[in-house]
Amino acid sequence: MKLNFSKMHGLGNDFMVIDGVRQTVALSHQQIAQLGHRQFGIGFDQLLLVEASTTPGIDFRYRIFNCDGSEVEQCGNGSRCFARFVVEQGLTDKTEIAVETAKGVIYPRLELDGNVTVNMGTPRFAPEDIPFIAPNEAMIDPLIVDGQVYDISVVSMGNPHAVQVVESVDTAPVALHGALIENHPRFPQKVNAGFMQILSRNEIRLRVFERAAGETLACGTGACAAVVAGIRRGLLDATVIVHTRGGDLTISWAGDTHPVLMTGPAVTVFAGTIEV
Ligand SMILES: N[C@H](CCC[C@H](N)C(=O)O)C(=O)O
Repeated sequence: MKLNFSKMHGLGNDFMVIDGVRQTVALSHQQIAQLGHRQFGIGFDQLLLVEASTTPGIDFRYRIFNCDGSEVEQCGNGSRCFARFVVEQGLTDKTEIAVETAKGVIYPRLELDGNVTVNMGTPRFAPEDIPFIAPNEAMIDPLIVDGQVYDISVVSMGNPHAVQVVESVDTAPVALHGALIENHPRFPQKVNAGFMQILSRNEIRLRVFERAAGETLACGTGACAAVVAGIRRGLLDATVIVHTRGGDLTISWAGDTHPVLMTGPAVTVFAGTIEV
């Protein structure tokens, strides 16, 4: 099967983006993992598959696969690249689109300054929505990791996140504890582990050890989850600049059932064709 694709990134979180509207795409999880391999394949954090939607009022379907081949519910940096891709490829002439994902509809909008703003939907906190094994919903939950107790906040942006506040993201044990949190038995479907350093009520630094992908240079849903967790803890105001290792995102949330808004870049690195 010959596949045309684009290699893209959102702040260094990189993707293989495939048009599944004008191409017939049938990839096994194993084939996706092979494509995702940094040496033996194309190499990416996630593969994004663009599909047509038959749902009235919805423009596209958005399927997301981690580099190990596992399919997941949401990808924030990927949603910005998705929007740029469908416009660049001539799949739509709209600049604001409705995209259905495994967990709800998101609304990316291409801005005149080249950035992309995405309505990422409403965050969820109930243990069953994460999923997280806990007696009840709590803003902060003590998670025992490597014999230490970490105060985490669990947030679903469609995909699961466990966020903690650290003194410094430079010295936080992201690799070691990120992997232990990702695979902690209280997260039946594993989890993305966020390490947030508060600089002010409107500015944080963030590193995320992503489920299945390890630490990435940026994580869009992780940035959303971190800001939501910080606002709920009374540490952040409604609009926050999130400094990731790959660059900056602007995240806004008015609380309660309001959606989380994320603004940032989306870059096409190259287009290619591959025989799978
Ligand atoms: N690793 C994540 C999916 C990608 C999320 C991230 N790349 C983003 O920008 O939100 C998960 O397994 O839930």
